[in-house]
Amino acid sequence: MARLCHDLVVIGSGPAGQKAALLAAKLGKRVAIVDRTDSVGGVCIHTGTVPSKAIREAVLHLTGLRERSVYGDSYSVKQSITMDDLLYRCRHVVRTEVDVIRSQMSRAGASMLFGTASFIDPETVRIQREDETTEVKATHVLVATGTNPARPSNVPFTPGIVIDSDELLTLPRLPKSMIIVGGGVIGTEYACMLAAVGVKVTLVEGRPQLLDFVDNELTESLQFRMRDMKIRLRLGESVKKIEIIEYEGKPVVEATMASNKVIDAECLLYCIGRQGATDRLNLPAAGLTADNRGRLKVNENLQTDVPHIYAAGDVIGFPALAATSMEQGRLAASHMFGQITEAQSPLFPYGIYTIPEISMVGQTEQALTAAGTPYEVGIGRYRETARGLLIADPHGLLKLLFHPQSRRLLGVHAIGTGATELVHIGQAVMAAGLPIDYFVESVFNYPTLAECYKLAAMDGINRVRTLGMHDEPGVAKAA
Ligand SMILES: Cc1cc2nc3c(=O)[nH]c(=O)nc-3n(C[C@H](O)[C@H](O)[C@H](O)COP(=O)(O)OP(=O)(O)OC[C@H]3O[C@@H](n4cnc5c(N)ncnc54)[C@H](O)[C@@H]3O)c2cc1C
Ligand SMILES: NC(=O)c1ccc[n+]([C@@H]2O[C@H](COP(=O)([O-])OP(=O)(O)OC[C@H]3O[C@@H](n4cnc5c(N)ncnc54)[C@H](O)[C@@H]3O)[C@@H](O)[C@H]2O)c1
Repeated sequence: MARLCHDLVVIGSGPAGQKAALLAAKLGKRVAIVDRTDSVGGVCIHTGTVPSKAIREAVLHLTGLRERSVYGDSYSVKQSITMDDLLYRCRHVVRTEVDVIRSQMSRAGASMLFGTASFIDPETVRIQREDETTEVKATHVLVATGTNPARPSNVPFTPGIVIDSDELLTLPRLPKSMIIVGGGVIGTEYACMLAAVGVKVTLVEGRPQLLDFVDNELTESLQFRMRDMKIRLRLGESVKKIEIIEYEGKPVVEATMASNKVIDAECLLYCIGRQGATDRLNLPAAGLTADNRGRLKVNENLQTDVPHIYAAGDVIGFPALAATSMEQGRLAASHMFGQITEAQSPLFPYGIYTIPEISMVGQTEQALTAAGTPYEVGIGRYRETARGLLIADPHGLLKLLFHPQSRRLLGVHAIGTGATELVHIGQAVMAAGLPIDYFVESVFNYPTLAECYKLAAMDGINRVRTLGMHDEPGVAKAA
């Protein structure tokens, strides 16, 4: 058995683990990063963010969907699209990303170990790979093990028929019809991609609308667009029973709603949330316990109840995004090795890769209303900009929420092509605490979608003028 000694052992090589390992290694610390799969990258690269976004790009390209408002509804780059067509792009991107991460780790001098990690005691981690055991003693440990799809025991998971989002990537062929249970981010994104390639999708969501954390106006717009893509939305419905039956010699999934409606399809994707991947860690040996969803509790420095053991990324829960996980990994390593750190900025964006994509930063209308904060709205439509016409996205929209007196930006919401990029301009203005006058007074490239910020700001300023509210640039700038 091999025995090693390190300053930091990182368990999990997803975004949180990578950024922590890289920073610590660059600070001259002896670092090992462990993963139970035989590759680096985590859920982000292998089963989550990157594969789903690579499939989305393939869908948009091969269906020609982006071009249809110009060339007509029958336009497509490839007539019959297969699962292999979608995965081709995915394999290429994943291979390249893994190579980049491996190269970064080895250049920084972090060692990569493969096998399942578990605690022997608070300072020692065992790594088991088949018959091979390695023990690593470390002064600091970072748990960055991420999550796995939740798989309740009453759901009859069966390869190719009743599946989770990991298994979707292993389907040999695209089904003709699919029931998706769970209208969270995973369910809604995959519903759009699959419907775009012709799968008959029924999306079942227990709440009265999809993505309840998104601004209601954008959700309504998305739901309209999804229905237009022939997705059947079953909102406010929950599934009480899932059965696999045989019909004309073939397996069919039958889902019974709590309302007693029955729907069937060739395949069912179950995505009602994820579970922290802490079950293999032998947490009691480290003096730790996870909550009922497998998550670890941390303080503002990302330390668990055992101060030299930190946790970061999806395993600590909200917001559970790739970018926030990276930042938590960096902050954890900074804190453990005495670098000056600031608390994680509460101002992070969401990017939801539905078709069309949605992005947001800051407050929604519903949150501001609930908090009793006054606000006004300014809207800029893609179709009113030259770039919006060039890219043929007439439905795209940028919405600014701002304080009516100070005109300080409170929230930015975008739906349409490039929304996930566009939002960052608003994020920077919010972080700087500037009023929306900034957009009117700045010069942006032409033709770009950034022009929507100007249109939205002018629309918003006109509204407060009409209402007779303060319109003194001095007041706005000082706020
Ligand atoms: C389908 C899907 C789509 C997504 N799309 C997006 C998106 O578009 N944008 C976005 O921001 N986020 C997205 N996410 C979320 C994003 O992937 C996660 O937020 C991110 O991967 C979390 O990173 P992490 O560092 O916590 O760990 P993860 O990426 O979850 O990686 C954890 C790693 O730890 C390893 N591990 C677990 N237990 C052990 C153990 N005992 N020993 C050794 N290794 C272990 C696992 O093998 C895994 O490799 C998506 C997720 C899914 C599932
Ligand atoms: N673009 C992105 O940022 C992105 C993309 C995909 C995934 N993710 C991450 O992946 C994680 C998991 O996503 P998810 O979509 O599985 O979970 P989720 O928790 O986001 O959504 C689950 C949904 O299922 C619904 N639901 C629960 N039980 C139900 C039932 N019995 N019947 C019908 N509906 C039911 C819930 O109301 C909820 O809307 C999230 O943390 C998310 O941040 C992020």
